[in-house]
Amino acid sequence: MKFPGKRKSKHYFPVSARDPLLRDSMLQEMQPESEGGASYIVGIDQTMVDIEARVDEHFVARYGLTPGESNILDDEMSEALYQELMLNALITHQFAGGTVGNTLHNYSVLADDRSVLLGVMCNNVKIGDYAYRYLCNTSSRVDLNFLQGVDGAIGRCFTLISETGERTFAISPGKMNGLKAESVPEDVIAGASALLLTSYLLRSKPGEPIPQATMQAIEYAKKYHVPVVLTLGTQYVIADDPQAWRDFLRDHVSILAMNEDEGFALTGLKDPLMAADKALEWVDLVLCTAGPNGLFMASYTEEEFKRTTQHPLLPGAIAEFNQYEFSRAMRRECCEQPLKIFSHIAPYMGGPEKIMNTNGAGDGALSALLHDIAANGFHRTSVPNSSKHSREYLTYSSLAQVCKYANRVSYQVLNQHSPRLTRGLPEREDSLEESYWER
Ligand SMILES: Nc1ncnc2c1ncn2[C@@H]1O[C@H](COP(=O)(O)OP(=O)(O)OP(=O)(O)O)[C@@H](O)[C@H]1O
Ligand SMILES: O=c1[nH]cnc2c1ncn2[C@@H]1O[C@H](CO)[C@@H](O)[C@H]1O
Repeated sequence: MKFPGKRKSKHYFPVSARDPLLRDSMLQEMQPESEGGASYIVGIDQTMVDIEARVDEHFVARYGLTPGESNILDDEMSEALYQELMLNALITHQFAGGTVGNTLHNYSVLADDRSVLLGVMCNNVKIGDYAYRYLCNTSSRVDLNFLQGVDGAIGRCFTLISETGERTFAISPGKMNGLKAESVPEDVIAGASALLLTSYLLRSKPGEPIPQATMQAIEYAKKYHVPVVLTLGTQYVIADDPQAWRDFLRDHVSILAMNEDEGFALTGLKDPLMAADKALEWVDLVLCTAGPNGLFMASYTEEEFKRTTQHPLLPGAIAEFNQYEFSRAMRRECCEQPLKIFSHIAPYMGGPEKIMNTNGAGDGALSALLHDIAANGFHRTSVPNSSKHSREYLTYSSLAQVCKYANRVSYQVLNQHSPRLTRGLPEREDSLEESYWER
């Protein structure tokens, strides 16, 4: 496990506040005793490849697709759409996709550590086909040993970019919803630092088993007190029935990731800070990305152990909302006196000079948050008597620090074409204070 943000160990084990039981040498050697004790993230996805194409303004309408939405196609439409893209040579890129697959891949690249992907894979993979491409474009640190075999194709996600830059997904599902509840391994969920899900998993045709597999995974996560993380798909998936999603969050989820449009669909509140605040009624920790306005985080901490920020206090619908952003996030139920904490950060360096592709920038931010959560699990197993674990925290770092890291990872994704990171963050930032953070 590399520590999040590639900060030097002193950032993670501050010299002045170091636990007296620890010595430098112990920190250097700190490794989990076995793979079984190691910290990892598990997630479920609809296995799919992204097929990206540039299309004219009428294309999306001609196929009856909702712009900006992730639309589901039937077989006939998929074939027609694919043929048109091929005939006119409109396809620009093809890479492994899926919102959870992307996030786990990015987590594994950042942490240089294991994650476990649950989903389907073709029993019969041929060199060059989509399944093969998916496997080739996934980090070797993502454990694919628990995938369930299916006879048929994985999903295809036509990512249609219009002349105005708007992105519309058109999904050809194949057998991507074929994951069965019995293919969800209880012990893998039990040992995880978090279970990652997406709202897309709950939309499928009647009779397809993936929603039951998802509910089975949630049941195991609850049994072993593993935090359930939900990333909202698109605003349209939520807008179909916002109340059902609020109930779902309240009953099953502790960490919510969304962008401001999804936040609006969920809460009816346009301001991402207010949407995040509202969502704390149902969950313990919220990550809300807001495109060029950066990102917000919201959570709870123990009133007695709140830490005051050293950053300027920020104005907003909640005055000076970032006052306690130097506190670490906790589940509300673990606090004797829960205090809400909020943080915000503007895009790293104001955003890249040229954005290659915004696809997956939010997933990138979430992978950074997951890295911080897994680092907490790693540290807890390695140094259980550290004062850092005298209370049950969700994150290793303060909310403000997680914001910085998440934001930095989003920037990296915006700077490249694929939503999947090709490498970790640059080594030069080993001490992040030297570059951006102190400015
Ligand atoms: N136009 C932009 N300029 C600067 N930074 C941006 C811009 N768009 C996105 N970002 C950065 O990327 C982060 C995530 O962006 P965004 O809110 O667009 O994610 P998203 O809509 O969830 O993306 P996806 O669903 O594709 O993963 C933002 O918090 C910000 O740091
Ligand atoms: O229905 C879906 N299920 C799972 N992932 C999806 C779906 N629609 C789009 N994406 C994925 O979302 C990523 C960007 O966040 C894209 O890479 C795309 O593969």
